[in-house]
Amino acid sequence: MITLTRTGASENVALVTLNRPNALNALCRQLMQELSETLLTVEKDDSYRVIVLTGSEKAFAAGADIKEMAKLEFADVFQNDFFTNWDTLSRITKPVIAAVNGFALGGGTELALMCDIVYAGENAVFGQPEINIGTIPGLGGTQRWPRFTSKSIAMELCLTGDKISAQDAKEVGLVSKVFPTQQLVSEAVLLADRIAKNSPLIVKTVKNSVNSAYETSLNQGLQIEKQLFHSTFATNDRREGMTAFAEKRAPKWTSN
Ligand SMILES: C/C=C/C(=O)SCCNC(=O)CCNC(=O)[C@H](O)C(C)(C)COP(=O)(O)OP(=O)(O)OC[C@H]1O[C@@H](n2cnc3c(N)ncnc32)[C@H](O)[C@@H]1OP(=O)(O)O
Repeated sequence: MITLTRTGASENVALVTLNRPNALNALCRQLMQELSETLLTVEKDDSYRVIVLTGSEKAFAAGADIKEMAKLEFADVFQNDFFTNWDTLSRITKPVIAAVNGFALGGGTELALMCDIVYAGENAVFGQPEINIGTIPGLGGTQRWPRFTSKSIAMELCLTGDKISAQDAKEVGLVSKVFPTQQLVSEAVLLADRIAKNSPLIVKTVKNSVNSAYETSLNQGLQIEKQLFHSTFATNDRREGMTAFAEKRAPKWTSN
């Protein structure tokens, strides 16, 4: 249900594709287990620098598998901590770009919210329709929407289940760029290539620092940023980057 393809100009981009076409990539337990394992494989493999997560042109993911969930009782989901490991994506330290075409509903939108950068195809549709089936978002929708956009947007989406277009998602700040559907994945890989050219060590530090903005007060976040900035001065890559600039040559990163 998941395919992993090595791609990019330097073959260091992991293209991870959700591939369950008969159910519009609905997130069943097996798919999420495979996704988690694939992401952890890529995370551990230094030959991959950046991850692009995508689905099909029709669906990024139509949400958690409703037919699978329909049979469950409170005791099943509570005692087995349903959704354990479904948020592996949010713990990956390499940059993750979501390339979203088609339906990204419920858990599909929530997967996109866990990514670092979201690119969307013109046909993308986002939303949190859980309320229509008598439940609420459970993979971060009620928490990440207000942090990444606003309370009003979060409330409106989660209370109505309304769907929004790629362009609307860009206007509210979920999506950074919108592309024609068929160009989307190649544009996401081009972006991944640009990120992959930088020092992996410093890329990881940037991701760490930006993410701390969502976990801390402004003053704590500024303190973390300053400490991380100082820490780059303990790296060869910082020395190499500044030396290469002064010597008018391209830097050679060693990631130490
Ligand atoms: C914590 C997270 C919670 C959640 O994520 S809850 C789930 C939130 N998601 C939703 O509520 C969306 C459910 N799906 C839909 O509303 C519709 O689908 C769409 C609007 C996305 C697409 O409609 P159309 O183009 O008419 O396709 P189709 O015939 O409905 O779907 C094709 C096959 O895919 C299955 N499917 C779609 N979404 C799900 C899903 N979320 N869980 C399980 N199956 C799904 C259908 O049932 C059907 O299958 P078959 O051909 O066997 O009838």
